[in-house]
Amino acid sequence: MTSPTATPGRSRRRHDGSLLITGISELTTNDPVRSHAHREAGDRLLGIVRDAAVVVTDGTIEWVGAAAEAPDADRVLDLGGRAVIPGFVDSHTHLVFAGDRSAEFAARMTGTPYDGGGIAVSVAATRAASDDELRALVAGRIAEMRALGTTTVEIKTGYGLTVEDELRALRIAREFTPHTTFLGAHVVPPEYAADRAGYVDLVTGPMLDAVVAGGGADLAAYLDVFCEPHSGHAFDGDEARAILEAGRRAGLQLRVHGNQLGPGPGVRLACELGAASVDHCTFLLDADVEALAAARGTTVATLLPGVEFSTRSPYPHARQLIDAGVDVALASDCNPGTCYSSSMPFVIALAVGEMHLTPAEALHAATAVAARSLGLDRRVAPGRPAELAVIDGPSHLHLSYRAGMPIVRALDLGAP
Ligand SMILES: N=CN[C@@H](CCC(=O)O)C(=O)O
Ligand SMILES: [Zn+2]
Repeated sequence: MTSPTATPGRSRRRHDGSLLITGISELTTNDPVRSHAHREAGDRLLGIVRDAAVVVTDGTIEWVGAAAEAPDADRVLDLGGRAVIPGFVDSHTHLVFAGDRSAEFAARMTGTPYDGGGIAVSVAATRAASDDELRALVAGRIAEMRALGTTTVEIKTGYGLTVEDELRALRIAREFTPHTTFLGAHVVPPEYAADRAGYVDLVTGPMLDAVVAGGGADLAAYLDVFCEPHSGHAFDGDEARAILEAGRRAGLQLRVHGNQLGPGPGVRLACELGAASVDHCTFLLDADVEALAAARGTTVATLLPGVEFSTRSPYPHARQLIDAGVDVALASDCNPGTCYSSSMPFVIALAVGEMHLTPAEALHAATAVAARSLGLDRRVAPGRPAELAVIDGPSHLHLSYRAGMPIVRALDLGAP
């Protein structure tokens, strides 16, 4: 591996702003058309091309193949033997929040269980923050994510929980991503503690109406609910069904926080209602796994192992899910309570080390499958957006092999 260098193309026959990225030791394309070249399952899954090159013009991939066969381009970026992967798709985050809950984390590490009660602390801090403060916090978090290879992010609300504060969070989130999710049904806020039904009415009525009137799918592509078996801070199966059905009637697609704190109705409800994703899946019964397997192609099971790490909880049975044919994605769940880390390399290292995914399965889950849960196609192929990340190492194995090292970053394809 040598230092990456950018130089003008040798013959400079083209003047179309094209960029030839070469010196790629291993390219993960996620493209099945590249799979037939491989006997090894991981290489097949990832559509690996070795000694590869990519030509990009105006942010779109134009050509992918062996470096020896690459066409000429305006400029050349020689990565000196590094691996290139599709940028990570972080399909579950709660980036719009203010305040600090590190003391709650410390208490958990000495035995206090997580029950969602701390969400009210973040709600109070977020309501008290100005728009500019929240905007700056989100911008800083997005910059941290890009620095670790994430190029696509979903952002949920859920720390406003009034009509105005939820709309504000959605508008701020929308400045950073089109993949926004309305999570007014995160918890019942303190002012409604004695009137749960009143809060469900607010979410399914005036709050949802305001979201739709404020821009519909342009403001929120999805509606999400934190569903747990007993109505503590979160929403039980009946409440969650009412909220999800209202969201669906309003034209939003669905996502669900399900089976995080114990076995419960969230996973089966998500599958029944055709949600795009059900996230956490920490405590599953066989019937949940069967429902997820039957919902393959519609409902993705998004695992968030940073949460199990940060809450000292058991890890989900990812191997059982994959072996049952379930679509499994990985995401960070970056939030102030259960996982204040947006590091997808960390998530991948946990998935490999603690949940027994192969490195290839973990990378595929953090790119191709997470993308699918957002209705996106994360192949490195002609015509696709050039959302790439580069690893300071010769292969994707280094993501988990060199856990904790800052070796992956989003590839900035701006003009030199
Ligand atoms: N479980 C629900 N929501 C978040 C945690 C929110 C918080 O504790 O602030 C999650 O995905 O884990
Ligand atoms: Zn979450």
